[in-house]
Amino acid sequence: MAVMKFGGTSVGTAKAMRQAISIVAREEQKAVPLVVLSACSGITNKLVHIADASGRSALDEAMALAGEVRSFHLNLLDELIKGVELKAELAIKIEELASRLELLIKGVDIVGELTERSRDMFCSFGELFSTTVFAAAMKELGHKAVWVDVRTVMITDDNFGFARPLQEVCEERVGRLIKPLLEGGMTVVTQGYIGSTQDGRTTTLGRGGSDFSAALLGSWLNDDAIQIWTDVDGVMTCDPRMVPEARSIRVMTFSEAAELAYLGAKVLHPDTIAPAVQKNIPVYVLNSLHPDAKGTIITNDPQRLSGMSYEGLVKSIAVKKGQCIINVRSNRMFGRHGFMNELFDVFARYGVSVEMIATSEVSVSLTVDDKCFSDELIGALKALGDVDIEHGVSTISVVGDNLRMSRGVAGRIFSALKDVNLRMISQGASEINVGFVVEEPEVVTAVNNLHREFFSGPQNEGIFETPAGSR
Ligand SMILES: Nc1ncnc2c1ncn2[C@@H]1O[C@H](COP(=O)(O)OP(=O)(O)O)[C@@H](O)[C@H]1O
Ligand SMILES: N[C@@H](CC(=O)OP(=O)(O)O)C(=O)O
Repeated sequence: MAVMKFGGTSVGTAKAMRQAISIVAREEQKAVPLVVLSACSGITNKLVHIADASGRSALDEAMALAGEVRSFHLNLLDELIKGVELKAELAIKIEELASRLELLIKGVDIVGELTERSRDMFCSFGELFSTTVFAAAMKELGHKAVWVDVRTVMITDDNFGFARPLQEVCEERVGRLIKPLLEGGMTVVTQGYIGSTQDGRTTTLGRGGSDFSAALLGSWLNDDAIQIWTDVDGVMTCDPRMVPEARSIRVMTFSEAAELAYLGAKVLHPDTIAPAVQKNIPVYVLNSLHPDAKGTIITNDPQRLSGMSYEGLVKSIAVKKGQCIINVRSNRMFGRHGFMNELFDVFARYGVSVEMIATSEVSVSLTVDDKCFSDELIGALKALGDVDIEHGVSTISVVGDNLRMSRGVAGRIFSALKDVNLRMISQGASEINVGFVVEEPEVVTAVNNLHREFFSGPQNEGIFETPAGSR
């Protein structure tokens, strides 16, 4: 059995939904799948705007955006569903969801305050809309499909905006409510990203969380595979929007994939991997536009699958834009213990996570997301030493298992970057990444130079492939 997750881009239009349904139909020939969907692309962003507008009592703006969400889904069903009766029935369901959204807007507007709890409620509508339309389209095409509200099984803590599942409760519910449907031959269509507290409050798992939902559900069902269907040929050697020659990575380890996700490769949610690793379930990242392309297999044992050696091979380059460097310089560091503790305590107090770090005897350089930067944070750091800040930088990470042990990789990296002004260099503790910081205008050059060095030509054919769309 497999869990099939379709991202926003794979269900964003009637054409994309039809394509996704045909991919599900192929899987149904083998075994009944559990289908996990994201909201149609762009809808969650719109819901975030609606939430913000409601919170600042911009009622007209929020209602206008909600109107757009309603018409988008009404148009979608109109294009997708043929039968007049089913169309009318589904239109009523869409109207009901849209009315609930409007009610929420009015409620928040009256209170004049947007809590994290209400924000999650807003954000949950995208997946409710997309799955409602998708399940109906599947039924019309003759599939034995059933819509399930994932909030009956994805039971989470009340950390709204970043909720985490209560494993045992979820596992029991999945066994009781979803397994029998699948065993009875019904394809289950449900929502990624959202969940519910035990007392029925809607939660979300964090932006991009549908991958995580799919991996969790797959692990609770002891599935053979987790399929992440997206709009590119799997995990690639770099974001194809930045490097048009990016190649598809045929196989990679769980740790490489996790590292890439944390370091900025948007194709996977960082937490996706954990539930799959625990149960050793392979994750397939596949292209819904080219379903026959091989995509990427993420597994604990890539060597067995490819028959190729993996030692010290650079697999991919990840980029995180919108970062800033904070340099803290202090003579108090010299020969004194406890300084680092004080420094990290400041970041912990302000809830800011540090991405990269490089130290010397008298100074520490760190990178943080520019959005987390605040004058209060800098004020607290100034109590420890001289502080200077560089905004508008990006981190670039070269990722691959056992990179540290491999001869020549560092030399190749530095020669590829010889014309780029490196603001900071850092080697990840995990031995699988080497990171740099460059000024934003130099990112594209730096990344393309690195890519040319490690991935151009026929290097390691079999592990890297030319994407189906550009053959
Ligand atoms: N290393 C990478 N490999 C593949 N895609 C990447 C990588 N880094 C960034 N991306 C981007 O991630 C996008 C897919 O993620 P996302 O838009 O969240 O898809 P979905 O809607 O399917 O969840 C791709 O279109 C691609 O531009
Ligand atoms: N719709 C949610 C969850 C998600 O995972 O979306 P996608 O699979 O399209 O990245 C979001 O936009 O955050």
